[in-house]
Amino acid sequence: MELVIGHAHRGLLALASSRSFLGNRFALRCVFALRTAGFHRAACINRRPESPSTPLTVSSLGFKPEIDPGRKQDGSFLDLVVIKSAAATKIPPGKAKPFERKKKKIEIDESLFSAKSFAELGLSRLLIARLNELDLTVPTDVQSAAIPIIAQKHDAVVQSYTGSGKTLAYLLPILSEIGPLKELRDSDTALEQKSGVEAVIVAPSRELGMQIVREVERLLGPADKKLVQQLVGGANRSRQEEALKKNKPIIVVGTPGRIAEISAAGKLHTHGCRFLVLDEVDQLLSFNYREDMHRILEHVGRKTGTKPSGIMGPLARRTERQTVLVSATVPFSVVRAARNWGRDPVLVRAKSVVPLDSLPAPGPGALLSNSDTASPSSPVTPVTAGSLPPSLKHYYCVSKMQHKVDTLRRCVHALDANTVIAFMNNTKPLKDVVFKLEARGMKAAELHGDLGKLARSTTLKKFKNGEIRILVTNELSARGLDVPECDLVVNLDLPTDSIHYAHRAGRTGRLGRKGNVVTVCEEPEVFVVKKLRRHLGVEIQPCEFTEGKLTVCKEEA
Ligand SMILES: Nc1ncnc2c1ncn2[C@@H]1O[C@H](COP(=O)(O)OP(=O)(O)OP(=O)(O)O)[C@@H](O)[C@H]1O
Repeated sequence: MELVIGHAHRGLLALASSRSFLGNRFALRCVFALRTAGFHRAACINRRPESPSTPLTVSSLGFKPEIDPGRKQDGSFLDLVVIKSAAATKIPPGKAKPFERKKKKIEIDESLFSAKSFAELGLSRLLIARLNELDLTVPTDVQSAAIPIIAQKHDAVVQSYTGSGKTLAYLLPILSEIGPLKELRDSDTALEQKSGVEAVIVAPSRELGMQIVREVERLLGPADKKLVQQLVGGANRSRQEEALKKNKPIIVVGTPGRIAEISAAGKLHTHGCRFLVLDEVDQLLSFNYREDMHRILEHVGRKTGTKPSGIMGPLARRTERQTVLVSATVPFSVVRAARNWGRDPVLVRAKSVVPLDSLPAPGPGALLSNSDTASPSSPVTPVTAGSLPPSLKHYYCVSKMQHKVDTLRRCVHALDANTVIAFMNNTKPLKDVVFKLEARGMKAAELHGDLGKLARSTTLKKFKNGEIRILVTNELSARGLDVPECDLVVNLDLPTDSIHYAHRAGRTGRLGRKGNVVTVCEEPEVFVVKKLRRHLGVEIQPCEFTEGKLTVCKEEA
């Protein structure tokens, strides 16, 4: 026990010193930290590996790879679309050729789709039919790996690079088990309706929370969309509570603060919950969320492997829950947390499934390499290698502070980018950058946490539908935001570390599309870019923007 508290204290001290930007209020809040020692213990205890295990593969779990008849042997996705439409259009002799759907001019990395069809992954028939209606037929690699694992009730950490489809990787096996699209079993009667929330999905920002809600609504369809309820901060709480009472949702998606708040008020009952998903888990583990996350982990179902006999009173009615942790970047704290919150959890990546207990403990701050080319026997490396889509191109450009906005403008022109996200570290200068861009005739808008809910959602909507060309934002937009058209990310300020770089950069190049990431820095900051390059394991080339073109320069030694 002493050891545990010692760990918690050490963790607190380290955080207190490293997060000075949170100021005195943060230091004061540390006093309350021991209340949540359990939460931190989960992330801080260092367990020794218990059994040396060989990596599992999807096929070793009984899912035989089969070739989709409508699909090329090389797994080409775009060709599949063309083959499908041609097959569906039978032209009677003598009739005019009907309109043919043109091949879309989007370049997609085909390696993402080297997996099976959704139909082969053991999902319910109703869900597969729904996916077909939505034109979703081919799973990405991480979906092929994660869906069978989650369906087999494993606790899991799902790690795959940004934009590789992790949201559906966890949503599909859940919707195959609960709600109107689930597989009806002999034991189920058509009228059987389990009351109460069966899945809780937690995300660190309103925007990401709402994006997940929209994805669930899309899958459920208009008639059943009330079965998912958003519980995000900033929205009207009493309306959310009323909706919980009236609609009896089976899935709730929200931010930690709002979920914990409504749960503490006794308005959200999650003891019967079967699934707990923490999206962007490494961020949710941060100190700011500790109390809310502690409540959620304690009140959502019963963690797997806990004996019901050991739980007294109303908690005895708890259902065993499955915990799924998701992110492109998985520091070792997430592995520790997964080991403590679940039973025999596995690490699922695009092409491998590894029992977490087989991973050795790395040094402080280390991250799991997401690279599937890495040796399975040494999956832990001290870098964020593999958290970025391979289709991205990375550059840096040296510019004086006062010329940065002009460099951004020239960069957008040189790369002919239409949908651009420019990141800065602080909120205050965002407005000024927007003003300067607009003065130069570029449609731009700011997005940050100090704006109201309506302003945030309106700006995002306008950016998504192309009314705004450059979104000037801070870390708020770095996680999970899915704007498939985004073709350029610019760092107007250096990200604080390689994890922040990876999530910012990952807003472009979604699902195998091409994308550029340009970091604009001052001369004395170049060494930081070189360090990021080493940590990320990607080429970040020096460049200039002259005569409307991007020119790669020679790097000074
Ligand atoms: N199998 C699929 N076929 C076609 N489109 C897909 C498929 N899976 C996911 N998508 C789309 O790909 C995009 C990226 O997916 P998603 O947002 O889940 O990525 P992610 O891995 O969670 O990214 P991040 O790490 O940035 O959160 C979304 O627009 C999603 O609708």
